Amino acid sequence: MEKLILDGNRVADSIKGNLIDRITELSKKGIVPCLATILVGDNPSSKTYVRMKGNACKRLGMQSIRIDLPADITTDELISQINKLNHDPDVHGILLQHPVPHHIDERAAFDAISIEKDVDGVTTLGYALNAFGAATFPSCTPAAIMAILEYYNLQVEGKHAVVIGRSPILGKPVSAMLLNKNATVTTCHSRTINLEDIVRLGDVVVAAVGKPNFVRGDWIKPGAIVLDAGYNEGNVGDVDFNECLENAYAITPVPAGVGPVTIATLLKHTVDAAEKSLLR
Ligand SMILES: Nc1nc(=O)c2c([nH]1)NC[C@@H]1CN(c3ccc(C(=O)N[C@@H](CCC(=O)O)C(=O)O)cc3)C=[N+]21
Repeated sequence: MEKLILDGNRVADSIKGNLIDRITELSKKGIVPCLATILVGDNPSSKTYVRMKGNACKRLGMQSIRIDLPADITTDELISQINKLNHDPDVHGILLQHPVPHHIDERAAFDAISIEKDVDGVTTLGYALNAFGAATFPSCTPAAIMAILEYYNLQVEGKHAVVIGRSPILGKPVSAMLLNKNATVTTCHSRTINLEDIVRLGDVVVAAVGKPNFVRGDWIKPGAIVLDAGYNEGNVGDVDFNECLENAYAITPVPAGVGPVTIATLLKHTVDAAEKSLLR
């Protein structure tokens, strides 16, 4: 059987291509979709990701506001910044870059983002609505994974999907989204006993652990679909691509897999939010 290397840039281009006319229509009504990104501290890779998000906005003729806050800011100060953006009518989406420094209550900060502007799908309410299959903004990386499956017409219904990782903006929501598409879902994590043997049962494998090249070739069931949501230092995924390519039917590379689709999804959600703001 022919192998499929899932091209994230192609999927991202198709998502972004659909946005151009919508952005033009909005501009006729005097609206420029605007994403505000908040970075706390100066983690170099976080800086890179935030810059990429801002640049992606610019390229499509969208607005972006970047807010850089010192690493020693308090949770309350961060929340008051978020509240300002909540009340700014020119801001349609708010992204607080994860992770924030340890002394900050990240959950409280995420939950300060108003649901209308939660284009990154990080709030407790957004997570819950998404888990119930409601029309809300899901977190961008899980949505990107689903968009790749859809673009390539890869069905998950009835299949066993094994998700490695249970983080609130990746493993948990993608597990719920796969379940909503009628997959049979197993969510593995750091306490899972015999993780490799469980991955071997996966018709679909989603890696979201944050450990470089963690998933090995002999863990992959022949014919499986492998999605690598890892973003480790040096642009290395969670999946050993060359090894896993052997058994996989379809697989995302890193870079140029899930990453660019995540950013395209964020832009799409911001345009969606700008359109919805007109209806209020
Ligand atoms: N609140 C929040 N939301 C996020 O969505 C979020 C976050 N925090 N924290 C960090 C992770 C990481 N992340 C990436 C997005 C795109 C690429 C990406 O496009 N990478 C390129 C390569 C990057 C490069 O060229 O340097 C690629 O895979 O082809 C990577 C990583 C979003 N994240």
